[in-house]
Amino acid sequence: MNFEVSQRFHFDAAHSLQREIDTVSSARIHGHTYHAEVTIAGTPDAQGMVVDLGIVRREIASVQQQLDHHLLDEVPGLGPATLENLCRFISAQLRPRFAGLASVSVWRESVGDSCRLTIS
Ligand SMILES: Nc1nc2c(c(=O)[nH]1)N=C([C@H](O)[C@H](O)COP(=O)(O)OP(=O)(O)OP(=O)(O)O)CN2
Ligand SMILES: [Zn+2]
Repeated sequence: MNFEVSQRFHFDAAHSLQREIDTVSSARIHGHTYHAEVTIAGTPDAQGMVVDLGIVRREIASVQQQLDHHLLDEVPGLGPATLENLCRFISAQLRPRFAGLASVSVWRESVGDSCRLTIS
């Protein structure tokens, strides 16, 4: 049987963005609270776990530290601080640790937008 387990976390960060619309306000440095969810798929082991979510939380903490209270424009390897690039950045950090990483989602409640990267 295939199961999916998920862990959510959040981070507060600043960014600027070059866009074709809302150019002035987007280009100005401003902040958001970002929410993220990491999903790992698999079959439960003898302990009944796809993966121990405590281990997932430990690995997430190291990604979170690279983003929380940072200016995302300056985070190495992120690129333009879009939801898409945040999903890619988080998945690139976690994929080597979790072979069953199935998806990474990032969203902003205040804006009502979201992005989900599914990993095959
Ligand atoms: N495909 C994408 N499109 C857009 C993204 C994105 O990440 N991927 N991001 C943005 C903007 O960052 C987003 O709309 C937020 O707008 P922003 O100007 O940063 O903030 P607001 O003033 O709209 O929201 P508040 O949080 O209420 O200040 C656009 N497109
Ligand atoms: Zn923004």
